[in-house]
Amino acid sequence: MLVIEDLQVELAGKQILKHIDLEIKPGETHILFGPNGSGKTSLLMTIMGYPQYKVTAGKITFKGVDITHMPINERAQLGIGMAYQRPPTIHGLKTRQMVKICAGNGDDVDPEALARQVDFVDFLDRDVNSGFSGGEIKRSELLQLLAQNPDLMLFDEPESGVDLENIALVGNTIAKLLQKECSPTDLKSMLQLKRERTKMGLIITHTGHILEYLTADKGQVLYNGVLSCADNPRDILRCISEMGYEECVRCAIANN
Ligand SMILES: Nc1ncnc2c1ncn2[C@@H]1O[C@H](COP(=O)(O)OP(=O)(O)OP(=O)(O)O)[C@@H](O)[C@H]1O
Repeated sequence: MLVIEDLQVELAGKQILKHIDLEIKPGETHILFGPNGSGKTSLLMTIMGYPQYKVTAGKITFKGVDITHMPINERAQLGIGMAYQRPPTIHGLKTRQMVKICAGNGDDVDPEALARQVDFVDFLDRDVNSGFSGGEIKRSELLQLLAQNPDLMLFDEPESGVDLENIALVGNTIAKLLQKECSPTDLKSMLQLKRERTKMGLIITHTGHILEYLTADKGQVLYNGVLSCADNPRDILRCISEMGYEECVRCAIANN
């Protein structure tokens, strides 16, 4: 479980996150909406542990461990992974090597088999993100998460820049990573499948396209660094589309 309590964060001397409380239980997927510059990426980067995001108050706990000041590599080892909005190009490191690093057990992983899942075999021998298109970067990020297989996955706008054909690939891969793709069988009910899920997800989206591929448990709006308006993500999306962010965070949904 991820628990964030009264978190305050500064970036370059400016307060960007204010009194954030958030709890993601095993098996849950949460959706994060919010206008440009409201602090969504900052929240994910803080959970991942980037030191430029300075925690000035509050606490982050994951699997019962206080990770508030834990370095990134230790958070990754504990089971947190992230698909970035704009990951850097890494010259001199092949995607194939990166997959092995993410898997943490170099020789056991089969990069081809994982890459096939996101139609990325042809990119394995290219430097990480070197000349990749926007959509290719998203698939590269998913490949790394498939290799790492973390327990908590943070996705920063996974559908942005992805074409209409690849959006299904991206959506279905995220659903699979989050154990959401299973359909009920004679042996297992929907409720049983839900109970057995352990993976946690936090997904930033502007369009909500990802909701066509997986069921999310909760949506929230981050506005001016403040989290508000926890509700069904589809209702939040409808509210934002019809009335805009400002009205939405006045909790129009709750009042209707
Ligand atoms: N290095 C930096 N120095 C100063 N301010 C920064 C820096 N990086 C980000 N910011 C500011 O922090 C604020 C929050 O940015 P963040 O990227 O978290 O927003 P976001 O909600 O993810 O936006 P978007 O939807 O556009 O991706 C913005 O006002 C941004 O300009």
